Amino acid sequence: MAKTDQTDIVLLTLPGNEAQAEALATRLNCNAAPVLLHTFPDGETLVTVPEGLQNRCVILVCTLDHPDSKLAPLLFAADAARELGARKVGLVAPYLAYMRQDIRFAPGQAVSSRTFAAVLSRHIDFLATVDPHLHRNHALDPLFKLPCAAVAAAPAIADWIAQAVPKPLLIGPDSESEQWIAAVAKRLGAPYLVLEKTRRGDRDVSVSEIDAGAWAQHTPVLLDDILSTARTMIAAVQRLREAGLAAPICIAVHPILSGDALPSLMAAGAASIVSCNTIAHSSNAIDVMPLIAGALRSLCQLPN
Ligand SMILES: O=P(O)(O)OC[C@H]1O[C@H](OP(=O)(O)OP(=O)(O)O)[C@H](O)[C@@H]1O
Repeated sequence: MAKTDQTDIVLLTLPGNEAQAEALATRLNCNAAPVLLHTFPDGETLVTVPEGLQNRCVILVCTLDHPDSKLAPLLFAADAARELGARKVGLVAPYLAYMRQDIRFAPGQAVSSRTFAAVLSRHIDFLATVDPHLHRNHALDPLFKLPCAAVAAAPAIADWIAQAVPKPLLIGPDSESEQWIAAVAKRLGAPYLVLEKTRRGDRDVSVSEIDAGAWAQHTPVLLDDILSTARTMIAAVQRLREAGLAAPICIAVHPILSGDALPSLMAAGAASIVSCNTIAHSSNAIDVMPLIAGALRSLCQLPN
């Protein structure tokens, strides 16, 4: 199969993803152009993609927090690009939505992750994302019927901690977080603890107690994939403070930070809140775009 020429790629940027798309364009030595959206008085969206897509490998850049309003324009853009001659249409969604609704937790519920993945799979040829929440599915492959790259943010997080945090103690708020905590701790050569979480509702979360024991001289670093209401992180911060540990640095891969999450987490006793730039937010301090660019090089068969 012929290798892809780097200039053959064009990034199409959905609104709100400009910084990420520019960073990727620089890394991939290609152009990024905006997808224009116009909302009609009836609430429908008109999507306009740029000219010159014939025989190009088009990569849409659209993180998928608050996904319901983003999905229709994204699908319209993907189909428009293909109809206007794109040879391939891929998607970079640094945050991939709906992965938490991966089973029917109660009778009658939709298994949204399955439908969401099936819909996207019908419109795109490949997908790159960062640490998708695969608690029970474990991999993207069975969900998405296309080539996928699930980039691990752990190396970037570990590198940030190494230069910013003296004597870190990594703490994960639930068993699901152990995969990220262990990877970051290993790269740092740092100790880690994993708590047990009980979720009773959207904003009703508790975590197990901590035995502060040997850790009084360490800087606690709480790390989780998603920070949405922050109730998980808040419960963990409270346990740390009860145990007499220092105020923790809270790190999230995906800073959704709904509603009052940010001030509530600070009020609970976080020392600071730091995130990866999978979703544009003032807490972004850890750049995962180089890792995504690397994944795109593989997916698009570009030379390193
Ligand atoms: O900021 P919050 O609103 O607390 O949401 C974030 C938490 O939710 C997710 O896990 P979840 O509780 O959905 O559990 P799961 O791993 O069983 O899907 C995620 O891994 C975080 O721990």
